[in-house]
Amino acid sequence: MVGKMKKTIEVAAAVIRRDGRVLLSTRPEDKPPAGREFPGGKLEPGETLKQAAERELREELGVGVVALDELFRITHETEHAVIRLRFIRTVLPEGEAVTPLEGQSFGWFDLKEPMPPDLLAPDRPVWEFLAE
Ligand SMILES: Nc1nc2c([nH]c(=O)n2[C@@H]2O[C@H](COP(=O)(O)OP(=O)(O)OP(=O)(O)O)[C@@H](O)[C@H]2O)c(=O)[nH]1
Repeated sequence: MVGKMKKTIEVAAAVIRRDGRVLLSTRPEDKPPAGREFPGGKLEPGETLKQAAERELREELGVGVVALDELFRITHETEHAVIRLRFIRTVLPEGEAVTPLEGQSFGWFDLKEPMPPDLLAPDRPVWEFLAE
């Protein structure tokens, strides 16, 4: 519709690093776009960035994490919305078992290797930065 304001969606994306690797998950098949991403999701009303990251990781991967500080913000636009991605440095305590609960798969990706080809386009600058 011409002239209609797009809604802005805020998304918490957790950056979890361990031994030079970073945790990425695939998006559930029923939730396009397909691809690999930093685990997380949309902020709910009244929620802080940290609360959203911690809740999403509990829901998606069954883990208790501690979200720390915001590293980057990347805004990108789709046909319907402006998506503000907020990448937050997050700690996964030793011994927490990651269990995908929404049909995704996850993996630890070595930052010295080329970035995974299916990493979502808006996330690619974040990989570049982490790999430096
Ligand atoms: N979680 C996450 N979302 C990302 C990343 N990069 C990126 O472009 N996105 C986009 O941000 C949006 C996040 O929505 P989502 O579907 O994961 O959020 P959610 O779990 O709260 O979804 P729901 O409320 O539809 O169930 C999607 O459009 C997704 O494509 C990323 O690294 N992590």
